[in-house]
Amino acid sequence: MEEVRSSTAWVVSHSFHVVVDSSGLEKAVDTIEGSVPKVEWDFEGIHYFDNGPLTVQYLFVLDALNFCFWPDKDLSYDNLALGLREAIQNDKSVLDADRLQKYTGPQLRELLKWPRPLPLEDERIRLLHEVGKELEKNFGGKAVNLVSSCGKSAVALVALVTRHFPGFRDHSVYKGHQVFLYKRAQIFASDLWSAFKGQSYGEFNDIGAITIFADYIVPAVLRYLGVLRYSSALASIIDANREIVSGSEEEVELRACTVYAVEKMRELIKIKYGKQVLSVELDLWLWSFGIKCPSLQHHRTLSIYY
Ligand SMILES: Nc1nc2c(c(CN[C@H]3C=C[C@H](O)[C@@H]3O)cn2[C@@H]2O[C@H](COP(=O)(O)O)[C@@H](O)[C@H]2O)c(=O)[nH]1
Repeated sequence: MEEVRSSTAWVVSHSFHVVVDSSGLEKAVDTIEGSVPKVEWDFEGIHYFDNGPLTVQYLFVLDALNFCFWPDKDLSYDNLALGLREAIQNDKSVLDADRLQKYTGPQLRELLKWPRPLPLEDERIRLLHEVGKELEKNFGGKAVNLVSSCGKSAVALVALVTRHFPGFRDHSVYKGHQVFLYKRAQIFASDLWSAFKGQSYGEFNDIGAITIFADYIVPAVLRYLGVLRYSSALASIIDANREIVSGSEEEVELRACTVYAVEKMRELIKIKYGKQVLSVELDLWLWSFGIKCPSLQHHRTLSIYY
């Protein structure tokens, strides 16, 4: 994920609205004494898992739709994970590639037992169709074939996913420079690694290469911890729940500074405490902390990427 690291570092060095506070960062690392509090994947008990290929199909579809829950205050990621789990439990063929290509908005709602239109529902449908079509065309309809062809490399998996599925190409242009974030592609690799406990379809020799997943929860946690500081203009937009346009400098800075800050945390933990930690572990700790604090204000951007 070299392109994610280098392009986000470039944003940090040109950032205006968001600053990575090195003393805040050091304090956060010292508070945990370099040991990332362990959080179990699926601590919520909401995901489908059968230790086989259907779990891979489930996680791929889940991460294809893993974005933008906030416009509906009652909707969260849990509804998606649980809704898809129940749908599979009722009908094992519900995520077959041919069926993915045919869902309509109302059918997806029915599948998730969601009583009203989902945020960005037309985009969710478009992405489901894209996943079904491309899986069928190049991977025999199965996400598991995507994973098997990656030689136990998470980096290769992210590259393959982003090459074949345009909806996963999470990048922006910032001050003329292309910035890569790849949140949903990386979270798919991480979900596999965590769910299968680094074995079978989750065995990746380079899981340490994955960066944090720049969503809207983790930046809010880093701000709360004093790791990120915002300009007063940006702080007032976020605190007033005003929308930030996708691709704006503010949005790219929020996401890029988040990736960079967590990479710096990793480095500092190594230097001060001699421990090698993964961004995936830091992510789960920070994210789970964030969703347990609903009072944390997060930025609001309509986006298919997170
Ligand atoms: N950085 C990061 N962001 C993550 C996740 C996850 C779920 N990961 C699962 C994997 C194992 C665990 O047991 C988790 O269940 C979702 N999100 C993002 O959060 C936002 C949803 O927030 P709210 O509207 O409050 O539900 C939205 O942008 C969504 O894309 C993560 O792990 N890391």
